[in-house]
Amino acid sequence: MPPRTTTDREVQSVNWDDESAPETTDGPAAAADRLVGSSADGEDQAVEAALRPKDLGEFVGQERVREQLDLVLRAARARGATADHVLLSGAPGLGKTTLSMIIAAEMGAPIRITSGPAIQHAGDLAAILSSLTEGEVLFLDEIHRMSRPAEEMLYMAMEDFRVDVIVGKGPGATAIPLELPPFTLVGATTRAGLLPPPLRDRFGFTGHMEFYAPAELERVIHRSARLLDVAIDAEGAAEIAGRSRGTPRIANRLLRRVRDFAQVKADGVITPEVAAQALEVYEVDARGLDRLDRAVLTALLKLFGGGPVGLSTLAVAVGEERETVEEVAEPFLVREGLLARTPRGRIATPAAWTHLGLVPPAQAAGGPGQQGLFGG
Ligand SMILES: Nc1ncnc2c1ncn2[C@@H]1O[C@H](COP(=O)(O)OP(=O)(O)OP(=O)(O)O)[C@@H](O)[C@H]1O
Ligand SMILES: [Mg+2]
Repeated sequence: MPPRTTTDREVQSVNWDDESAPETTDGPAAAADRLVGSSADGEDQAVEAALRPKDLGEFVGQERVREQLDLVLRAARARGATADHVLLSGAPGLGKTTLSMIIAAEMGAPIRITSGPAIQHAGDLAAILSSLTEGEVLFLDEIHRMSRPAEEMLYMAMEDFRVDVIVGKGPGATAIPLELPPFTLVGATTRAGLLPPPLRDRFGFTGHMEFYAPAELERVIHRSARLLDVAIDAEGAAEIAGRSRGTPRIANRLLRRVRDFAQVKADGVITPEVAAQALEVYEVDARGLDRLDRAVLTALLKLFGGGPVGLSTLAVAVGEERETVEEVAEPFLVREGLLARTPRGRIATPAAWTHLGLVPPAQAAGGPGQQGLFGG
């Protein structure tokens, strides 16, 4: 195909980059240094490489995704073909990056790792795509944060294994088509809902990662303890698992902190008593709530009688930013059924009172108004 001249729209689209690059979605600063925060800090990144399962058999839990993915990969291998594009969605720390590396390993293919925010211009993506080798796995983390022009280039690359490289600027700009070798795109996103449908539809397989059951987290903890050469008994692992908020990354992080405590304050062995004492020191309670979570709940219960109270008022009461309360504390409290967001404001559920060892006021215990709120 001869080079063709781009339309105005394409030329413009190159210049959209800066504007359309999505805002950073990193949580508020207070989220960064939390022991129960779900994103990876520097120490996590260093240790995580060592703790990552290397194949599907070692990957704990996520039965459905694992089984489906196993079929996709086996079939591709049997056909001697490159595996279909895979989208992995789920909360931070559930194993998306790990699974992408496993996909490459299972296919015996090299993996190239990049992320949406790193691709500011379509040209950045073109450079990566054009240097892929046949069968290579391209892992695109935070794919929902890619710029629009790069996204549009990706559509064509995924479907036709072809990109148009735009040379020059303005009316003289020319699109030069470039053939790509077949590759497997593995996209990861914590926000599947933010992906435009045309992009979502181009993945042959989508795996939704769920939060892990306590028993699965126990297996993760035992496995990591073995790799870190830490002695831990079954109840000790259960104690940590129960406080890990359904997230392997948090389980691994709590394990390391409990190990420190066990070394300094005990004989190095993690028993449930040691784990409970250690996590009390680090202010992670039996359900995995930390200081901030408990401050929000305590204010809601003690100052506002369980609500409803507006988010801003609640935030002022705990001395935090609105965003911190909304994005850092609330999602887990809602997931745990301790707090509900209603049109009239935040309300505490009966479980919240029980968890903090408080008695709900009589009228809140079964009043018709409250019932109605929980129902919605
Ligand atoms: N199924 C699992 N079995 C064992 N360990 C796991 C599993 N899933 C995740 N982990 C461990 O949890 C840590 C975090 O996993 P990973 O980096 O893959 O999460 P992620 O979903 O990519 O998170 P993010 O959204 O922040 O990028 C890794 O160190 C990994 O060892
Ligand atoms: Mg990741």
